[in-house]
Amino acid sequence: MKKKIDHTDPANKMNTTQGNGGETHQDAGQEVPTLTTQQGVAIADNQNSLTVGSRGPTLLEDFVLREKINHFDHERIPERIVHARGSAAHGYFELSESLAEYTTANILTEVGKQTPLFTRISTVAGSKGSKDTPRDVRGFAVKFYTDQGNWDLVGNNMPIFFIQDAMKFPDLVHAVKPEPDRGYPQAASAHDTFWDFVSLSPETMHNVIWLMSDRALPRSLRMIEGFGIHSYRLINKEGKSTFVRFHWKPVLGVQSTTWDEAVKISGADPDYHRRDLFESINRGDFPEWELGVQLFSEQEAAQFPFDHLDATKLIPEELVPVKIVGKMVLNRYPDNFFAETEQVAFCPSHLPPGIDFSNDPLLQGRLFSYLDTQLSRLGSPNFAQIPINAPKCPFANMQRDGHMQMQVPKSRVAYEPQSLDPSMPRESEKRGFHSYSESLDDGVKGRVRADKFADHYSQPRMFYQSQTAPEQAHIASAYAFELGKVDTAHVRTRMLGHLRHIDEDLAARVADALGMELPEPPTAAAPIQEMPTSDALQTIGRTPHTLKGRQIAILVAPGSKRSEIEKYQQAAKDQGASVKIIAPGREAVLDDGTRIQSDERVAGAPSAMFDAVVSIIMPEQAKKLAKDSSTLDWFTDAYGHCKAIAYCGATDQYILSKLPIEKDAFITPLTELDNFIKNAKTRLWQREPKVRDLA
Ligand code: HEM
Repeated sequence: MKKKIDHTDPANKMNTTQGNGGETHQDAGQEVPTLTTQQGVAIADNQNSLTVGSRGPTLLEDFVLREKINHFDHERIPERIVHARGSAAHGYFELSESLAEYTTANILTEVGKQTPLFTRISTVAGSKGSKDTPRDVRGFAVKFYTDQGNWDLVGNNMPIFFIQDAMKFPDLVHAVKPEPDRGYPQAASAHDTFWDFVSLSPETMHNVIWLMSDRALPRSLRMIEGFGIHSYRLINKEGKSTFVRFHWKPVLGVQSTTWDEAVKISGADPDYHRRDLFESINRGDFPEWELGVQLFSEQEAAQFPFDHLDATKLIPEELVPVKIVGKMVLNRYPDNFFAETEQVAFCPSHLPPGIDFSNDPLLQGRLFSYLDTQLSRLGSPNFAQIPINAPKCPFANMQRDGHMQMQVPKSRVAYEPQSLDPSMPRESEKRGFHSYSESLDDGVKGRVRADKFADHYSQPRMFYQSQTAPEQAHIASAYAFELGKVDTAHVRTRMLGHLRHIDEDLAARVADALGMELPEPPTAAAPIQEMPTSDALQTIGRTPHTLKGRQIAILVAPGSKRSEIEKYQQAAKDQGASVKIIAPGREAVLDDGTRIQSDERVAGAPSAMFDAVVSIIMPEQAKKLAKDSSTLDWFTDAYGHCKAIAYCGATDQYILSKLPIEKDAFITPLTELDNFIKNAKTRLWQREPKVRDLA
């Protein structure tokens, strides 16, 4: 017997009834689509299986139940072997400067043309269900649906890689993933096997120091750089080749969290970056990057003090400037996470005519790996037909059949050359992809690395010496944290030896923090060069002073002044910031009797999640909140993380004055709105030595 439910919940627009067991039934009626099986048969009851009597056994005949459970049982597919956790968005690329002199790829020659794309940004080591804010490299993969076929630029947020040869990739990944006997740690490099491998592989030193830097702790996915890393070739009409390295420059600048923030955020909101991407796109704050290219000839490359085919080397912008040629805008979040973000399959071997590979041995190995892994991840060679992977330009070939074939090819012909069906596709000498005709006559077959790859310390040294003082402190502290998690003494000692080659002061700081002696450095395979420092490698030094893209939290409580809240909300929004209202509960009645909905409860939204904080509360509430440890942490952490704080009298009297907070120029009363807005555009790094004992 079904009883009618009568209340105003929007769910009850459907004809809602209650079944015998109290279960809710919603009927499609006229307005709502009808639920069906995969075969299109309408389902009468989606709550109960078919049984003999109300308490008897279930019948095998119940095809609705069997189909539903069967599909569910197979919902999961293997996660990516690396870069399993990622978020993505649709968007477009628009060219502003033609590279016609260098390439025939239309996407790089037709100024003003918008090419649709899909970009996925990922962590590397963690599983799909891990967190967004581990210390890790971020993958930065872009699929351009060009009118000459798909181009996948599969890069990272660091311009170099850990290893020089694809042969070492499985070892690197096995070393960083959870240790196989114990199954931990998840999404972390701070363990023995990672440091054992890297300390025995000096080629990793450059990427490792980037991993220890603030670059590995992005504030937002909208605030990371992207790099294609390897040298590629651009090929022009005459068949001439120019080497190119691709760069993505975020319009919001590069911004990072501190390690302490990253740790706290990962507990409070493991989806911090994914949520930020989703919310920013939904409010129309579209993430944007400029595309830059470093162009150089074979002859110029021969003069570099390193080998550009070595993926552990960056090309300093001071040596080859980055030329901006267009921009990417991400303006649509995927409709379905699985169908798009999970099923997208990037591959560095997807290139349109006019772009070609270099002989970088890491790149060459990647060209095999991606299609191979995707075959097992997506289960069929037809994964290129999944909508997110299929080109948006016409495509046709003689590939047939296989699991999950979605196309219904017509014609008796599935081969070529043929003379039976003129409608079938043929090759095109003119429009087709031509590999660069490189002369390789003098090669001797063998497993050998180029001598010029042997210099493993000059660039990490350049990187460290290019950083600002707070960044150097963060790097030293990160090494100390990570090596502090390594139980095997000889691994820690070996690493300290490498650090001496990078920078003696860095090595001494880390050794001191670990309470260890400095060992003799290992023998360097090539002389260490003093390279000029490069400001482009900094993060803090280049962080823009702006509120654009940042987020301000306003703490309110019952009785808070609406006029003050709105003043701060408006001022922040005028500067391009977003605002979240934080309160003890999810709703509160303000001084004017109106009710405000908060975005988060203070207990669930530590101040680490925001760029600056404001507190507008009345004395009675301040007294109550002063007894709540999450509220006290909220203020102590905002101070400890060098952020701007705007406070009301009650906050000052009952909370701030009770905490170990030394008032400085970044802590201002509510009356100083303009000062707060100015302060919130940056961080007071000068405060850091007072609040954190960095290595
Ligand atoms: C410059 C060096 C490298 C960069 C920048 C890089 C970047 C990436 C990125 C961004 C992804 C995630 C793509 C996505 O979002 O779906 C990825 C996945 C992957 N990478 Fe790499 N990678 C590098 C080196 C390598 C090497 C040397 C290998 C193997 C020899 C490799 C094998 C893989 C595999 C198997 C996946 C999973 C692909 C999938 O399941 O779709 N990568 N890589």
